[in-house]
Amino acid sequence: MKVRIAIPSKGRISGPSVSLLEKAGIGLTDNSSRKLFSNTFDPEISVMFTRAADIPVYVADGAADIGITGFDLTQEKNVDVEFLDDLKFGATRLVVAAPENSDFNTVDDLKNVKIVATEFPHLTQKYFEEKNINATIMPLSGATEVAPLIGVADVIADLTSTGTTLKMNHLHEIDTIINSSVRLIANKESLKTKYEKIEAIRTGILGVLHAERKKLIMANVHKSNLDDIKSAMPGMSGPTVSEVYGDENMVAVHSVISETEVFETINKLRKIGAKDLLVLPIERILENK
Ligand SMILES: Nc1ncnc2c1ncn2[C@@H]1O[C@H](COP(=O)(O)OP(=O)(O)OP(=O)(O)O)[C@@H](O)[C@H]1O
Ligand SMILES: O=P(O)(O)OC[C@H]1O[C@H](OP(=O)(O)OP(=O)(O)O)[C@H](O)[C@@H]1O
Ligand SMILES: [Mg+2]
Repeated sequence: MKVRIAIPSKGRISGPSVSLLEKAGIGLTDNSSRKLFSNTFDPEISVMFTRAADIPVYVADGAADIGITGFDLTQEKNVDVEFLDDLKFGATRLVVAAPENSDFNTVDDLKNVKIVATEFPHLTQKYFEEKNINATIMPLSGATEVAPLIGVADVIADLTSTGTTLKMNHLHEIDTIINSSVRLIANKESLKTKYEKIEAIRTGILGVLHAERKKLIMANVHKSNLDDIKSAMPGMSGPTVSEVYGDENMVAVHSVISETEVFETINKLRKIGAKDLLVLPIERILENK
């Protein structure tokens, strides 16, 4: 049964989405920038490239079975989809921001807002309605930061992550409307009819996320040092020990450790007399069922 995945065709979450699929073993056979569809290494999985903002709607309608897009966009479109996993990239916040030297400094000041410019009219309307503020929403399709500067809006509701864009445009943050990161979403019906295939894709993707910031460390050590080695090597379930052919006094050990522990572990292993040390990247870690 064929599964179609919708991924962003451009913008900052497009590249990471393609690379996540590739690392999960679902490499694209045709990734030229103008293509709307691509097959993958798996004949039962195809990819559809669309605007990130349209992915929630395509997945809700079943035009795609699953999709990779921002949580913010799923909430803006207010769609009925299944949220499978937080893919831990594209972390951002939709915030209300005002010019630095304006009368809008605190959440309380927002009651005087007349016009809000935003690419997120639905979420912004909801936010102001919940606060009983009768503001007019001005929908824009980009560069909202300019609206207060040219006098067409009092405040804006826009995405921020590092805060650089707000600062550059002399705007300051007043409140957060919603926190977002990139999610794997699924069509509710597809999740029932294509459950196994969708689960297999999830397993591949989660394997990549688990492997992030992890390294495989390998070394040869003298058998008499094995106890010390065990305590020096934090592993998923302790180090794996195997025979070294041609030298019965030596054993090979390997273990998965966090990137942050590599430096310390190598130093400890060297002190214990470990030889032929290797630190290797890991592509995927698949959980035991
Ligand atoms: N500054 C940011 N930091 C982290 N994630 C962000 C940031 N800006 C946007 N995102 C995430 O990426 C999604 C898509 O935004 P992006 O600006 O890349 O695409 P877009 O605006 O649809 O593209 P374009 O306007 O170029 O067609 C957002 O909805 C949000 O989830
Ligand atoms: O807090 P910062 O790290 O500065 O990020 C915020 C900016 O990122 C997004 O735009 P993007 O860079 O995706 O460009 P776009 O306006 O073309 O969509 C968003 O619309 C902000 O303008
Ligand atoms: Mg953008």
